[in-house]
Amino acid sequence: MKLLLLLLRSSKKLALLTILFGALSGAASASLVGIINKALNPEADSSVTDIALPFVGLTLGTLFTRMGSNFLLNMLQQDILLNLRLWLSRHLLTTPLRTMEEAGAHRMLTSLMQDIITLGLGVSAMPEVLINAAVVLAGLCYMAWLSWPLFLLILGVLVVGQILYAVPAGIGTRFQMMAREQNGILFRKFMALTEGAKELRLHRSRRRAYYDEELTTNARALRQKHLKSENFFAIANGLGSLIYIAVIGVLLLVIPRFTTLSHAELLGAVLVVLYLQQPINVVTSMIPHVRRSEVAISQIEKLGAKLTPESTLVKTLSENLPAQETPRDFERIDVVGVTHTYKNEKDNEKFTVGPISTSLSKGELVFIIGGNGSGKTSFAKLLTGLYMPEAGEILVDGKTVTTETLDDYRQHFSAIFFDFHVFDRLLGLSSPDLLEKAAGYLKELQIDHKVTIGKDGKLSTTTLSQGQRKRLALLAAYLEDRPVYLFDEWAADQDPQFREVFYKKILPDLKARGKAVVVISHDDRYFHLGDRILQLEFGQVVSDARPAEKRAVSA
Ligand SMILES: Nc1ncnc2c1ncn2[C@@H]1O[C@H](COP(=O)(O)OP(=O)(O)OP(=O)(O)O)[C@@H](O)[C@H]1O
Repeated sequence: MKLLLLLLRSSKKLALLTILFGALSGAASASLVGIINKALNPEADSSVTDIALPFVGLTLGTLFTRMGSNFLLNMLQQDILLNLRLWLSRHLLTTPLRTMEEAGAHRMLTSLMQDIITLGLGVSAMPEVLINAAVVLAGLCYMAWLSWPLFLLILGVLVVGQILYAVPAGIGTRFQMMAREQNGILFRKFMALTEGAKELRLHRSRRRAYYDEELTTNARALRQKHLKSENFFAIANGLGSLIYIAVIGVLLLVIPRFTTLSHAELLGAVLVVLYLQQPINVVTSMIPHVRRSEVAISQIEKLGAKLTPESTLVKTLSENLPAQETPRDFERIDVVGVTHTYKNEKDNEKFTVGPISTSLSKGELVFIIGGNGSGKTSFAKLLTGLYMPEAGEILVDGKTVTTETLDDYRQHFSAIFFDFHVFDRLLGLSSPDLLEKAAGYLKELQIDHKVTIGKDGKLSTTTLSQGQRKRLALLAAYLEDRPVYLFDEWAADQDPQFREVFYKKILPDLKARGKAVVVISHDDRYFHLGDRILQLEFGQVVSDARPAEKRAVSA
């Protein structure tokens, strides 16, 4: 039902046209039974042309309407898949970062990859389901025209058949839901196969334990659930078909003894039952695909509901944006009592960053320091607007950042987090001298011998060492030319020489250009270069001072 609604919702016109073609095909096909019945009936006085012409006409009619319905449904199917992929992509692009982190990458990837493919299979089963359902319907109409009592008998049998089918099929669907959940777990294990490739290769016992305890156990559990689901559907199909054999037996052996129905009526009924068996089998055998795709729709919907988009972000994907945004300027950003709490549902643990109050001025270089897990990155996410503060506020030149202006506020920042990503093309940048500037920066960052940039802004490669990739990320940040730069342990992967360049040349240059620069760092050799040092411990600011003042306090 969900699938049918989805078809109707995505394009009513196409869906109705498809159903119309399917129904015509069904009617033509059922009329063929009438012709065949007429031809088989010795009492009917019909000439060859009475039979042959309609027979050929109906055969061609069945062929073309079926093909038409299939063509339309193919188009509908591809439209639905396209829309779904884009819908899910839009959700993933516009959901708050924290929601995305909570939902988990594996769940999103399973939905993007698997659910949409499963849904596609269900949609592609729909033409057959619809056409064959139309054949069944038309066959029943013919039966009703032939003989009311026999029509009621066959209808009754169909209802019993459906009930016999529905009970095991319902159990099969439940196992399918469980299999889908299990598949998500297995997908996560597969992801660890690539993410933990080095650790798994270096340690033999770990590799063995991962294979036995994680992969094999979960893959077996998945097999078991799929098997149970398919077996219940097999039972459902078996019981469903059995009923037709039984009804033919009743029609041939029982009915003639107790009724005065004519030979032609009985022959017609047997023909209809035999003729309907195949389309009904097609419909029932397709139902697992349809059910599976309904499970996929539920999962996609569930994920979509979880990934509630930030309302202001949605329109940024459709409204016109300038090719190159004008750089924003500011004098001072004030952070007043902002907090963020991570809640770990499993063990009910909480970690709160803040309340933090501090400020950042144009042309200022601030180091954020503190032990591991003290909340530096979390604070950086609050500062850059990636996390909306749960309490407190951020002000730009005295103006409070609200949910409506949050995305505008983010456009002040170019940030390179420790888990940064480098896109293989310069995206969203279009100044006339972009390529020229990029080539200059590549040279300055000493990676011009490794990477070149094509006319379309495509980077020749991004498969570089971690330190080199960080330099590429810095190249993108340079080209963005935003008023605030944030570096999260950027220099940790640089060689000592380039680390020196970073702290003694790159940072002062940015500062001299009026940029505000925030650097999360453990390199205490360079802290004296900053204007201020903000120290965090356990999510709280323990000191916010000039380097000289800080040294005096430490001494
Ligand atoms: N995605 C997350 N989900 C749940 N808790 C998190 C998450 N990220 C961070 N935390 C919690 O917040 C705390 C601070 O993490 P954060 O990454 O901000 O620290 P950090 O100071 O940047 O650490 P490091 O120097 O190791 O990078 C962690 O100890 C952890 O309890």
